[in-house]
Amino acid sequence: MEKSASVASQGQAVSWRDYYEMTKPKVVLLLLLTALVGMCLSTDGALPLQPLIMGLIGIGLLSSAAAAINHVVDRRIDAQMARTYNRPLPKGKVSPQRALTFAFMLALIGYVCLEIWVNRLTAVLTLASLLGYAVVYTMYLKRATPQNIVIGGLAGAAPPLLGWTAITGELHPYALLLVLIIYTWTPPHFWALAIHREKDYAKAEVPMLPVTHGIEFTKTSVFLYTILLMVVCLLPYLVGMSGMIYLLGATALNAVFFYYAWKLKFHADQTTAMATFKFSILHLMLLFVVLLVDHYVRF
Ligand code: HEM
Ligand SMILES: CC(C)=CCC/C(C)=C/CC/C(C)=C/COP(=O)(O)OP(=O)(O)O
Repeated sequence: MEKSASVASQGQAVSWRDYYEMTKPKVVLLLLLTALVGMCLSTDGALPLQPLIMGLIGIGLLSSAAAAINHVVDRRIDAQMARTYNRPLPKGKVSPQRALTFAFMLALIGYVCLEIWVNRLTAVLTLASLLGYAVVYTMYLKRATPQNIVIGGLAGAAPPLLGWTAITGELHPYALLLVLIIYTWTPPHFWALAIHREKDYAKAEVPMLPVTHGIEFTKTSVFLYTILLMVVCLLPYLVGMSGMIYLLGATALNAVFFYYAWKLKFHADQTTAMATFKFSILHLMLLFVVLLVDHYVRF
C-alpha cells in the first residue's frame, strides 16, 4: 500500500500489526485449541482433513471478525481505559470504516469456508457465536448488566461445539459438556481481571461486577464459580467421556485454581487478582490439552 494511503484520519502510520491486534490473536488461538479438542473428541477414528483444516480456518476467521467488531463498537470505552487506550481505533490508527470492512471480509471468507468445505450447521452456529459476542454482548449486555459476561460467555464457550459439529455434522451432549466447562470458567477468568481493573471500568462507566457490587462480592463470586467449575470438570469423567488421565489432570489444575480463588478471597495482596487471571488462561489451555492426551492415551 502507498504510504499516503496507509495513513488514517489522525495522521498515524498504519501497519498490518494494527489489523492483527484487532483480531485478539492470543484469545483466538486459545479458542481454536478448544475447537480442535472438540474435533478430536468427536471421533475415535482419524480426523478427515478437509473439515479439520477448513473448520479451524473458518472458526478462526469468524472469531477474529467478532473481535475486530468489538474494537469498533468499544472504541470510545477503550479510549478511557489504561489497559485499552492504546488500541488502533482509540489511537486513530485505523478508522471505524476500515476496521468494519476488515471485519466484514474476514467474516465473509470464514463463513464461505464453513458453508462450502465444512457444513451448514457449523457455519450457522459459528455465525451465531459471532453475533452473540459482537452484537449481544458488546453492543448491549456489556453496557447493561453486571451479568454481561455470564450471559455473553456462551459465545466464547461455543468453539468446542463448533469443532465437534465441523467433524460430525451433529450436536452431541458431550460437546455441550465442553461448552459448559468454558462457560463456568469465564466468570472467574474475567472477574479476576475486572477486580484488578475496577477503576478503569468505573471511569468508563461500564457496569462490571466490581463496579456495581464491590470488590468483596466479586471475590466471593470468583470463589463460588471456581468451586462450581471443579464440579463441572468432574462431569466428563462421570459420564464416561474421559478417563483417568483427565480426572487426575483436571483435579490438579482445579486444585491450583481453587488455591488462587481462595487466596484472592481470604489472603489477597496487590498481585493476587492479576495472578488469578493469568492462571485462568493457563488452566483452560492445560485442561484442554489434558482432554486431548486422555482421548488418545486411554488406560
Ligand atoms: C465473555 C467472555 C470473556 C470475557 C469478558 C473475557 C475478557 C478478557 C479480557 C478483558 C482480556 C484482556 C486482558 C488484558 O488485556 O490484559 C482477556 C484476555 C484473554 N482471554 Fe478472555 N474473556 C472471555 C472469554 C475468553 C475465552 C472463551 C477465551 C478462550 C477460550 C479467552 C482467552 C483469553 C486469553 C488467551 C487472553 C489473553 C490475551 C492476551 O494476553 O493478549 N477469554 N479476556
Ligand atoms: C465466532 C466466535 C467463537 C466468536 C467469539 C469471539 C471471541 C473473540 C470471544 C472472546 C471473548 C472476549 C475476549 C471477551 C472480552 O471482550 P471485552 O470487550 O470485555 O474485552 P476488552 O475490553 O479487552 O475488549
